[in-house]
Amino acid sequence: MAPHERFPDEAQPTKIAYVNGEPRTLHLRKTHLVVNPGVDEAREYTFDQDVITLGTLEDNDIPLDDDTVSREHCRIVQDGPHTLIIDQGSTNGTYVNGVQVREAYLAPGSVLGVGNTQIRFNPVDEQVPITPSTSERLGDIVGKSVKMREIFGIIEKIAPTGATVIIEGETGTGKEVVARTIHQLSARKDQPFTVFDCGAVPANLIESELFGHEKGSFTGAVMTRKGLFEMAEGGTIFLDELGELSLDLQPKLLRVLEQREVRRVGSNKPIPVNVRVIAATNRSLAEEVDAGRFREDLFYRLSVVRLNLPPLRERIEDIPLLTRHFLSQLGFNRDHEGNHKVKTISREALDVLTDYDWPGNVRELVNIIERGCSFARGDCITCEELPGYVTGDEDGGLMLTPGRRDSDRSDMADLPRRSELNDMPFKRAKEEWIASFEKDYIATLLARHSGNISSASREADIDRKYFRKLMYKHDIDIDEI
Ligand SMILES: Nc1ncnc2c1ncn2[C@@H]1O[C@H](COP(=O)(O)OP(=O)(O)OP(=O)(O)O)[C@@H](O)[C@H]1O
Repeated sequence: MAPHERFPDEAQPTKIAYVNGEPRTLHLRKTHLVVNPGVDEAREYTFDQDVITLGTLEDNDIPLDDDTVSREHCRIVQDGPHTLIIDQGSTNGTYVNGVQVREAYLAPGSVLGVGNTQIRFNPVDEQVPITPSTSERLGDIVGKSVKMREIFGIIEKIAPTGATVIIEGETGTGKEVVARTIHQLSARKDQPFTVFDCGAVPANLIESELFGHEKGSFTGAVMTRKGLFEMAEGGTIFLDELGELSLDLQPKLLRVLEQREVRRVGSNKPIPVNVRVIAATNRSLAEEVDAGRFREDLFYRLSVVRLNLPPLRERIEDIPLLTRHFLSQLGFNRDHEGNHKVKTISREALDVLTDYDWPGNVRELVNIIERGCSFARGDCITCEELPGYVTGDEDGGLMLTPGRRDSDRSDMADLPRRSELNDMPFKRAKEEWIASFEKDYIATLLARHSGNISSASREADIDRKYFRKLMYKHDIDIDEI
């Protein structure tokens, strides 16, 4: 058994069941609690979250109006396939079937004693069939391929639950747009959606960014500051590039997920937080666990629902729809009066786009459409406005960025020679050409901006995250620059 299979899949309470690689059923573990069963005014609750808090304070999930109950009396926690009750140092204690406990596993039908209040516990396993959605759009996501419509089907079901979600997929496949849509379709939609890129912040600052710090807790901490978890209260936090989170910070994130509280750097005081976590990674976290770079318990805790976004090359039928979506929705295709500059794309240009390999996925498609809009002479993008590395036309391939033409070649001394490329198979030549162009372009821009990634990516007019990814891909070390 691989280390990350400590909780085998069948035992996971909330999970997606696959048949022949296709998602078929969503199992949703819910907790059903009846407060004071057997009396007229019994109250019933059903929860789909991992932690349920009980006590007299109003912000508990089950607020209890009972003098014998403490303010934060106890909590019920999902522990893998099991459910655990944990007393929080209450004055009058927590009981399971009449026996006082500090921590105990619950069985279906267990009766909990919390002060004078009795609560009956019952887990419910709801099974919902997953069928591809009939819609070609969900929130901000568009797609007509079966794979994307299956993902829509899953999102529709899991978005309203509190379930933690992990989204896996190559760079630029739409992980953030999926996370944002899950948030929009949840009860948290009016609360903040906060994005944190674990790979973009220096390791020594991540803890204070996420959890906050007390004044004087480290050099430079001139005042007390809330972390993102506190600021995202009631909303969703999207942890991008989670695979980059260092091993020493992983237990701290686990604590937030298990106990729903944070401790600021320099303080021992726990601060309760109510935030849904959605994480994304373009590495396989299961492989990271096997390699010892990612904690198995955190992986398990996070992967309540795992979504795998397919690369664009595996869903080329989405390309025409995505292209039309970008032409109609994105700001780059509007003139100063707000009208669309380009109305359409030619059949031939669409054919070229569907034949291309898409290493940069949907983000690369966005960039190519944007470029097409700025070059288009009329109201239609034709093959002439597509970059040469996409059309396979080498002369066009020299004009890789708007305004940069063959005559600029002197800047590109490191690019492979045309004669060398001509001796290679087409696919390899194309890859070599793009790789050396990207490396040269990124390094040159970084040098011009003295290593400042934000201003270099602004000049390149590409996303900072994508810029950083290209640096990583080509091993460009900022210190050497
Ligand atoms: N299915 C989709 N429908 C509409 N827009 C999409 C879709 N997929 C991606 N996009 C757009 O493509 C761009 C890249 O998507 P996004 O940033 O969500 O990718 P990502 O997987 O999070 O990237 P990274 O791995 O770099 O963090 C964004 O402009 C996004 O709006």
